[in-house]
Amino acid sequence: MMNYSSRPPDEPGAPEAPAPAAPPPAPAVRAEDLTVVRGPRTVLHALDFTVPRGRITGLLGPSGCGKSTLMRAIVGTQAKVTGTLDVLGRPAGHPTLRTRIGYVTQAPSVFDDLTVRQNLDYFAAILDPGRPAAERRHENVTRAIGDVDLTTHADALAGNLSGGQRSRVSLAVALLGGPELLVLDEPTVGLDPVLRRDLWHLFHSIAADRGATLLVSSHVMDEAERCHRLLLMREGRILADDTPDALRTRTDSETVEAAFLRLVDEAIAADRTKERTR
Ligand SMILES: Nc1ncnc2c1ncn2[C@@H]1O[C@H](COP(=O)(O)OP(=O)(O)OP(=O)(O)O)[C@@H](O)[C@H]1O
Repeated sequence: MMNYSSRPPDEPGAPEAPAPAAPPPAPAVRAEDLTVVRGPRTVLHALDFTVPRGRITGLLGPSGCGKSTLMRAIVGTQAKVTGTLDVLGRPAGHPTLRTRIGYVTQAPSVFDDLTVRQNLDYFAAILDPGRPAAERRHENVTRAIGDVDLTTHADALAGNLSGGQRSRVSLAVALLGGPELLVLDEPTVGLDPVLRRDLWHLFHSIAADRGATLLVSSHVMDEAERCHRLLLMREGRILADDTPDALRTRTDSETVEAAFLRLVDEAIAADRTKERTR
């Protein structure tokens, strides 16, 4: 037997050496020096961060800070991206990632003249085409409709649904292929508090039951408390990358909102000092 260790072989009866710890799983998203230019402006400035697998990471920050741009870069639909951006172990935009990522944009992408089920049937046929897959498609569609709690509306025309119900149809479409990474751009915007709470329960069960990773953007700070981790953004930069608890403790704040405001004040003060010393 080959012995690759520089240690002498274990004596018979010697206590067993502990098994080497398994390496931590690679993050779902890893960005280094990630920069995005849109038109004449740099909208993301040399970002470094990771998104852990199997957790819900909230991407929070004021309107226009670059949340949607960052999400588009991660799902591979954003032009002029430089630096490193690996998603599920591949460079962002790699063709094999298409079926592994579910992406819901701010504008629900549903056909108003089709029913909920017909909308899902349509997208399921693109994802998993062919007659032999018909039964599997039917099961996946029924499950996705149930996941977003629209079973009783399965035969309603999408055009006759409320805004919140339409966003849930989009979410069901994103869930169809059982994605490893779900990227949801402001999924709760405009929803009433009960629906928002129900959706967050759904996000948690998707992460817990399927081990999926969720990246969820919001500009509503109270939603931050529902995330395992947070990326707080301001003006195209990451202000903080931490758990809600650690953020509150570190900034001696009662809420994530107060922590965010404190970090913004610190960033503004640091910018002023930099300008003065130039
Ligand atoms: N097509 C474009 N050309 C040039 N600049 C753009 C373009 N689209 C967006 N921007 C700019 O990029 C910046 C980031 O926009 P982005 O939509 O990513 O922000 P956001 O945080 O998602 O905002 P919101 O919460 O309002 O959706 C903004 O300052 C915006 O003005």
